[in-house]
Amino acid sequence: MAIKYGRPIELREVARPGAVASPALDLTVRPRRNRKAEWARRMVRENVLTTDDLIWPLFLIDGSNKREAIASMPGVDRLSVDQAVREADRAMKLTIPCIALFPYTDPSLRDEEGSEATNPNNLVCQAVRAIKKEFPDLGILCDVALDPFTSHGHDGLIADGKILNDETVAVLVRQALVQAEAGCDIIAPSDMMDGRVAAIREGLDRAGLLDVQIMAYAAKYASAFYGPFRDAIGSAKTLTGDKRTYQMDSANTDEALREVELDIAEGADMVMVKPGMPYLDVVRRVKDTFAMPTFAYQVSGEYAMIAAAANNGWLDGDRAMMESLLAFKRAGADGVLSYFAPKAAEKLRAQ
Ligand SMILES: NCc1[nH]cc(CCC(=O)O)c1CC(=O)O
Ligand SMILES: [Mg+2]
Repeated sequence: MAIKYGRPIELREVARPGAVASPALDLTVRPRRNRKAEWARRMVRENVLTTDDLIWPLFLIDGSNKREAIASMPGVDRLSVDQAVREADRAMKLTIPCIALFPYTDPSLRDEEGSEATNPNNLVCQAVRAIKKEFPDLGILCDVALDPFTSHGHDGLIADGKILNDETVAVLVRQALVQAEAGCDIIAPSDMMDGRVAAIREGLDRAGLLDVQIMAYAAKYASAFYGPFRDAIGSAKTLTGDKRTYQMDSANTDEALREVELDIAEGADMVMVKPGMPYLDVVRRVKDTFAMPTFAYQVSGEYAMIAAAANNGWLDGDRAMMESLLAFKRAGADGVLSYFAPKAAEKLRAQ
């Protein structure tokens, strides 16, 4: 007789009405009972995704009444400021708490130093002012890094082919200040320079911007999944080399904990892991270790994979989208930056 969990499995003949006579297993525990109907599944559901969990990244472009498709991100457009204001309206109606802004910078405005980053009237600052004027209650997050503005596409200043950490941090502080002065609520340094969180916090505090939050891209990996984003902001063609001297090695997770610990000590209010889906183990470790508000970025390449497969009819795009977003909640994330945000919010509100 077969033995399972230390007790014999007895086979019984049970006549079930309408069923083919067959031996029933003598099981005390049948996990499927809790999955027998939708109401029962709802009762035992451990994680839920709500619109509060979503941060919606938008791409900006100069001009007016302009929407420009991004080939590698089907369904995502670059938006002129007036169009971004319309999307902000949509975010409000969908009860998405926060949007994130990323500029496409014309090559003529890019230089070695990324000077446009600190122009108080750059595209990002214009968009922040326009959106805040119409929708003061919508959260706005701004990325801090030089890559949308440098001719070489790197996040920092370079000399002799090397990234200058400390000199870069000084520029990032000025970039954060122009964004915060324009009305940005959350400063999100994505550059991975050492010491930038402390320097930005000090700069903000000194300027009296005590309530401006910092969400640190604390564990950000050198990833192939950023490809479509670099198309979107126009730095794919110009990027020389890779970012492996500042972004993390994808083989590491202990190092992620050390990076996160430093950013918290330096004053980060929230921390982020990026990319998302391939790094859910890191999200879980960070959440369990620090119990901080922890976010994940479902990056452009993750979006592109799902969108491309769906457009080919290879998977059910809506279901894959919702499943991928819920996975972040299961891993312990408090929220997720995702290009699916408006679509997912529409689905959540229709339920
Ligand atoms: N430092 C800029 C930045 N901020 C967010 C992303 C990627 C986002 C995405 O792929 O969706 C990047 C790209 C990079 O580091 O090269
Ligand atoms: Mg760091």
